[in-house]
Amino acid sequence: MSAPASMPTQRLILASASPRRVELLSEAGYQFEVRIPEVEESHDPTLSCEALTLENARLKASVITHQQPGALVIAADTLVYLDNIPFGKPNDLSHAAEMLRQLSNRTHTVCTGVAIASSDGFEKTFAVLSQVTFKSLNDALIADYHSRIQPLDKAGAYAVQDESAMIIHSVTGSWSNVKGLPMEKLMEELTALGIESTPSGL
Ligand SMILES: Cc1cn([C@H]2C[C@H](O)[C@@H](COP(=O)(O)OP(=O)(O)OP(=O)(O)O)O2)c(=O)[nH]c1=O
Repeated sequence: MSAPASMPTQRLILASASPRRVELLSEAGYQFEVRIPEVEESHDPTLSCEALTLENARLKASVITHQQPGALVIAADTLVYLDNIPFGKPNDLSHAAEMLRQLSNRTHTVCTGVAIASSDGFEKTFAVLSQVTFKSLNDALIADYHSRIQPLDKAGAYAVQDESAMIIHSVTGSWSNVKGLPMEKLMEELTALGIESTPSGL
């Protein structure tokens, strides 16, 4: 089957400093390079979670598409939303503890916006929402949890992938979306673009 004229080249770049995103894409079996986009992320609270995370994902992708003509670039942005208020990465450990106090015993939304783009003007964007319900957390448990994970580089000051039984009651929707990349939808979009993964062991 011949590729459509608009189909971008298959050199794949993940525009991200997030080790979680590298891990997810790599575990899914993709061959890719990593470039770190230096951007000032928007925190505009008037935007919807989809609009804000997509704006940031597009910004991250565009920095790298300009530096890497011809490559297909994936970028993403993850935010935690409680009562429509965005929680990004905490400023310090006391801010991190305060975030978990607010998330305690509640269900919040995790929104990841993804941009797939290339320098020829190709762009595909989508946002995926997951729901996470927290257990009831007291200050001692929050301190114990934060001593076991690194909360400062994670939206909402927690990690679904680390020690999650301590704090999380349930996740509804995509689990990988909470960790930073909605792999189910991303793989569907990459397949549509002719980018295939090679699962390990094959
Ligand atoms: C909610 C949650 C977020 N995170 C992480 C994923 C992202 O790395 C981070 C959200 O910040 P982002 O700004 O989306 O990503 P980043 O700055 O780490 O990396 P880059 O912008 O270069 O791609 O929070 C987890 O690792 N586990 C979780 O459970």
